Amino acid sequence: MGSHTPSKLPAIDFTKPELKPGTDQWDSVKVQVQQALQEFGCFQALFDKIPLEIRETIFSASEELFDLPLEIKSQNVSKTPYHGYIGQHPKIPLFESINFDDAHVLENVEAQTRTFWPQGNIIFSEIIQSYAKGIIELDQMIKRMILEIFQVEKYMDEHMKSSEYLLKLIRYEGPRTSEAQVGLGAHTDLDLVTILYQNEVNGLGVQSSSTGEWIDCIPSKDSFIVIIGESLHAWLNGRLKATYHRVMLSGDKPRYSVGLFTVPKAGYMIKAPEELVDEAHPMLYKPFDYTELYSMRFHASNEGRYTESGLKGYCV
Ligand SMILES: O=C(O)CCC(=O)C(=O)O
Ligand SMILES: [Fe+2]
Repeated sequence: MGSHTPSKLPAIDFTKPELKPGTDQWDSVKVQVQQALQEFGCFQALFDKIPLEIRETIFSASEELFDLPLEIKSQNVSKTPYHGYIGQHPKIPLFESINFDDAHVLENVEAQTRTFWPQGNIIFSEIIQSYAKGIIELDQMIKRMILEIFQVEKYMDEHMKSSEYLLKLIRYEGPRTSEAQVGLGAHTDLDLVTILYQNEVNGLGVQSSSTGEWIDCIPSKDSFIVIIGESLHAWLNGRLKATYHRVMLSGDKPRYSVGLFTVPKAGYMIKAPEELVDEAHPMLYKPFDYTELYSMRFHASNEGRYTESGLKGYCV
């Protein structure tokens, strides 16, 4: 008695073939998105446009990549903080990741792939590109729905033109403990929207934006976890909160996940549109360039001045 049933993230069906703006189906899914974002700040999206074969092989491709010797992986450096290979960090020892910029363009993936396999690896590149292409379709539907919810859909084209896509492959080593260990500490993402997909090893938790309760995500092969980032929170002038999330792991199996991060292009100033600013809703954040803020947050975190919300530290 009195026991509390843990909440489950709502699962919203994006698989209907006729899911097009202006249709009844679209409006009904949009209402579910609105409710889920108000209550949890997050939801699972059921989506079948990425062939199951690609969804399965993305994890074996990821395994092939992370199994390469460390000397090869660490050659994949980038001038952009957090891009390229990340691993062996003392604060997150189980975590490794590799980012692919604009991975829906095959030539980009192939060029980056050659830093790992000098002769190229076309099968790997095609899996990454095909996954990225499909998941971007889901991202764009979700973004359009969110803009419609706040009646600012006239900015959709501007959003599309000013955004780029980062595909991040992630591996967490199994900690070989029965007690959960931190894979990635609680944080918000700085981007606009993140869409996560994982292998069968669970561990992702999200914090409900209305109650603060931590909810374990138990997605299926057909579901993707949708998370709101701080840039969208700022652009919407606080109408949606950025979702806190973390990864806790136990057991010995590695957890593989893949995240699509939509990020504003360098030089694009994130500024809430006038429709969302009034006396009752004064502008919460000074306009900012995502890339600048991102690198400030990165350097601050290296100097130990990391604040959980980069925006609160720099843009108020
Ligand atoms: O591995 C996951 O599911 C979460 C990854 C994540 O939160 C991140 O890379 O920002
Ligand atoms: Fe994250």
